[in-house]
Amino acid sequence: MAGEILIVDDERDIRSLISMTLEDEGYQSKTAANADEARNILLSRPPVLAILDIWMRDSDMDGLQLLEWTKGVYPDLPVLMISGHGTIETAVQAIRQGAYDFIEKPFKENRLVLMVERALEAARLTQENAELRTRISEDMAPELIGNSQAMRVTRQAISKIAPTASRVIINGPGGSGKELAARVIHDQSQRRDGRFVVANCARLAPERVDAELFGSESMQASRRIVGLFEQAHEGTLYFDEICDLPLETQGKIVRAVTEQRFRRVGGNAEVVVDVRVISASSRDLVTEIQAGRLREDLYYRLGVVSLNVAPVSERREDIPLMAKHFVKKIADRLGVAPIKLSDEVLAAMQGYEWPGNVRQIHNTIESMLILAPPDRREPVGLSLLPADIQNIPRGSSRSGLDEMFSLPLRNAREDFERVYLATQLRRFDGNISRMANFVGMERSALHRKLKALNIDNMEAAEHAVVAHTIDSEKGATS
Ligand SMILES: Nc1ncnc2c1ncn2[C@@H]1O[C@H](COP(=O)(O)OP(=O)(O)OP(=O)(O)O)[C@@H](O)[C@H]1O
Repeated sequence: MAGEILIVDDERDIRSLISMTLEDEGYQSKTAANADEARNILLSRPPVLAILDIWMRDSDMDGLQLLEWTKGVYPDLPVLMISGHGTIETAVQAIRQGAYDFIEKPFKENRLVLMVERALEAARLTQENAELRTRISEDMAPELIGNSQAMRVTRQAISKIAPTASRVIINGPGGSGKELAARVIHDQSQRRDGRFVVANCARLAPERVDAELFGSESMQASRRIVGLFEQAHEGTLYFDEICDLPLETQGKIVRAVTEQRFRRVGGNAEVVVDVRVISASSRDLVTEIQAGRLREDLYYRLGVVSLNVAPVSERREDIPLMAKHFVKKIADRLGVAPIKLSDEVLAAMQGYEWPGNVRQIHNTIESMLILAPPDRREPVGLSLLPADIQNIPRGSSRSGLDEMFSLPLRNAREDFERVYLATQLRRFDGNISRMANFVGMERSALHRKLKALNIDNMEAAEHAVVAHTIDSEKGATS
């Protein structure tokens, strides 16, 4: 298995007996004769398990103190204590302090192996549970929903990038799915059994950012921090909004990423890690470099491969798929009955701009699920949508109607048809066959109609909808 077992005992014979027994079973081990040596090893690379003798000569800490120190630095590291004759009570005390179990000297080799296996299995389950809880609470099943051309291109790129060890920079507006894309990359890589650790650069306080990333060493256990780089060992570290990091820290990351080693704040020992870095930004990175907010060398180190995630407004046809996906997923999480989304609601959602992208769709669906009436057999109507999303298609707005009433039928009909068809053209992303199907016209007749109304391309359709919106808003305020 990956990782080492640390054996701390002042008796050389016991150290080598344990070490040989474990190595015969396929484990790797490291040994220390006293607490000082043990701390150095623990700080240079966390082991997967520590076995500590309770009584140690020539050591500045006994086993119990070393246990307390170790748990302060690595709270989740499983620890087995070795108790000698007359130290059983102390061993029981050790379990209260967080040791997994203890073994009494002299011990049988197979009993030791059994305990090691159990301790490692328990630690693995604890970690898995914690990760499962995080996933559920963060609502982050690593699956990118959508069938648009843009989403297909993103998914294809991910399937090529994921199995490589390359560092990736993901660019896209806020809420468009950059973190989800990074999770999918991690999930499809050989590191999937390692952790996916998020460094939220905008939220790291500048005075603590180095300690948070690289960890800190202090004689006071309570002030030690295991850094995010170390937490992501054998996994993936995701930098959200990389340009928000102080420039000095960016410089340290260049080295850590290139050499896969660094020093903790206040420490001298080099820590060696194996971490894949994926970074993300919602800003234009070239502009950020020119403005001096992103180091060019960091950009080239991190951006070996770039991946773009398109805004929702460029892949409107994904909206119904995503909306339906969120209905199911969020209803399950909230423990409420799902709702059915009417065609009207889906059309309004497809006509809206979604400045907050997928996150906004997610939140809109969550609010609809909470506000919908208890009887959910019928599809929900427009009234459940926030007002600004309901306003599209705009032809139905009151001021728009008032304006149409002031026109002769022929002009009013033409106005309505133009806005209606332009909205549908945007909704179906210019796909005439699907649009014809929906509006109930022959494909060729629809073509002729669009041409006659001067909206036979996306740009003209966009223009017609925007012009109408402005007219309606003027009407509403006059
Ligand atoms: N294609 C998609 N399919 C399903 N869910 C998605 C998709 N894209 C994004 N989401 C969901 O939308 C929400 C926002 O996505 P995410 O956090 O990945 O966006 P982001 O671009 O990293 O945002 P920010 O820039 O604000 O950090 C999450 O709940 C995510 O699971």
